[in-house]
Amino acid sequence: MSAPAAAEAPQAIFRTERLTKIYGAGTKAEVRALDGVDLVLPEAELVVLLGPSGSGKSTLLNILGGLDHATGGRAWFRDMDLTAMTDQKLTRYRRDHVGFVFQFYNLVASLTARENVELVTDIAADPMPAAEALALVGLTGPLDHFPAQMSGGEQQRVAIARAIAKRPEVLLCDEPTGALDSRTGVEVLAALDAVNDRFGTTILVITHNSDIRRMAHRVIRFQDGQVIDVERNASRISAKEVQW
Ligand SMILES: Nc1ncnc2c1ncn2[C@@H]1O[C@H](COP(=O)(O)OP(=O)(O)OP(=O)(O)O)[C@@H](O)[C@H]1O
Repeated sequence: MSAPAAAEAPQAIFRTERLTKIYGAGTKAEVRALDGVDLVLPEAELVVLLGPSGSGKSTLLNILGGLDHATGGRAWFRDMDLTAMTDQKLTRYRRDHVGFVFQFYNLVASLTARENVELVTDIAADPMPAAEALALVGLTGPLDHFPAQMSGGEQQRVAIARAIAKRPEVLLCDEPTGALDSRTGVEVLAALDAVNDRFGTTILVITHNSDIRRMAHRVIRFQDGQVIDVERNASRISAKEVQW
């Protein structure tokens, strides 16, 4: 009997080998922000990264997103070795493949919701219309409102719409609900879930709300710059069931 077809196994979108980031190497102030991380992340999953403050979550996200360089080990996006890339190539990688969502939405205050998304759709190769990206995150009404006229949850959903409008393969989210109350936080999580479900976008979410782990396909726990546990959820809850 032949072996199961390899094509049926989900492809790894990210892979790391002994990935290391040391700040102040050789000095008294040396910090091992990442200390030999080995990971394989299949595509199309919603992945939650948990761990105490300072355990290395943002450092990993920044290296996978091409915002920062490792000091040792390797990291791949598909077959692209991120750790071997020049800054110029990393910029291109980010532009072509990655969307970012941060805790503070980083919207342009003088532009409307629609215009904030159009900033990206104007320069992307195959963007979705701004209104479509905004509808996907549940924003159909206030497209011509300015950030100051929107709730925190609405602003964060505009930031997600902006990140997904260029149809990235991965969406990297650092504390996307960190500044939100439970009601608006749920709306943001539902938007992320919808993007994962609709487009199969791989989504990595750093959070300090550990209940969000129950929404994830996969949960990665960090401590002291190391991955101490990777767990795949047998079943998942919806965004509105998350406890705050
Ligand atoms: N630019 C820097 N220079 C020196 N040390 C840094 C720098 N950036 C991060 N660190 C250190 O690296 C370690 C990992 O930081 P990182 O931000 O990745 O942790 P984290 O798990 O994301 O924390 P948090 O949950 O608080 O955001 C911490 O000890 C942090 O102080």
